[in-house]
Amino acid sequence: MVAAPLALMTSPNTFQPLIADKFFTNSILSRPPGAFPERIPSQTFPAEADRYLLYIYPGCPWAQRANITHKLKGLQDVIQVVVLDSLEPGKGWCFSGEGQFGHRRCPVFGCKYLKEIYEFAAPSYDCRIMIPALLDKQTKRIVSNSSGEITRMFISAFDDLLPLARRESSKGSGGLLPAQLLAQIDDFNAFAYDSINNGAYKTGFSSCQKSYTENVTRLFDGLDRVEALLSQPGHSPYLFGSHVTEADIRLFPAIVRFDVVYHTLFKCNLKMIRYDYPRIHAWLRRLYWDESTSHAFKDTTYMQIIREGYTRAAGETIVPIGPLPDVVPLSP
Ligand SMILES: N[C@@H](CCC(=O)N[C@@H](CS)C(=O)NCC(=O)O)C(=O)O
Repeated sequence: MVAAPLALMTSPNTFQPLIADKFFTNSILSRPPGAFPERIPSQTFPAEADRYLLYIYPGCPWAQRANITHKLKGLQDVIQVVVLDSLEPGKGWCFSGEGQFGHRRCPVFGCKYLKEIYEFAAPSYDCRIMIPALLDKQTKRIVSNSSGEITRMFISAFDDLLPLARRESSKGSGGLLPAQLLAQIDDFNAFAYDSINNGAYKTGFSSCQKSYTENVTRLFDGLDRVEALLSQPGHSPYLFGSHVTEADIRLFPAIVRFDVVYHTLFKCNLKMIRYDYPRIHAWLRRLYWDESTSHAFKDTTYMQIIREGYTRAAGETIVPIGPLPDVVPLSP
């Protein structure tokens, strides 16, 4: 299970090889949709407790979406979270046994590398070995390695195993994915993925000036659009009104990283969230600090790991310490 402390230091060598592996660049180009078409619940993958494992890396924004939903829904006793803490050149995600999480091998299968797990759990999969990955211990198959799909499954697929109060069906229009908002949330998610979540990566790893300029412009247009949305009736304090929805969960990991790493290391530097986007900033701080979200957003934000991971991904060795604070308090 993932522990919650935020202030942590990983081994200084943990991410040394990132840039040599062209890790993030390739990830952007090869995020294959639909590699694992089956969902929970289904005949192959029924919703059962202690059957599924979620593999994450605490610095990864895509894994954070799944981790936030896992915590928000209170799935701790239903789905185990296993933390990979290192990336080795040519070998990919692995258990280093160092740092906060400290596994030397997968606590369930005894493997050192995630690719060993993919080899038996997805033998015909031929794309990059990615996290998050949701695995079925019983069939020893990967259910999905898409953060969007995993997040959506976590929202309701295991509800029969949860107390009534935590089920989507008990929440009506206050659920994470209310039926009447589904189409709007899908549209928002598609726009936000392209221009913001993945837009920051496309900006940071642009290989020429033209592509950088296009991507950074699109990214800030996207942020301007979110800022405007949050001023509309029915779109505050959260993106779709008075309750957190899937749209908030999916956007949050990009915004909480924005000032701290994307602004500096990905050259997303036309504006900063904390100074230039008052509504997005208020939205971010509320999600991060407000106790009504059981600290699901704060406790899954491992800022020191984030700073170190992106620094190495950008080919740098000195980890920037600002801006501080990582997230401005609700009442500064
Ligand atoms: N489509 C995936 C993308 C996930 C992704 O890009 N994960 C990165 C880590 S932040 C990864 O595992 N990259 C490994 C690689 O490309 O080799 C999702 O949204 O879940």
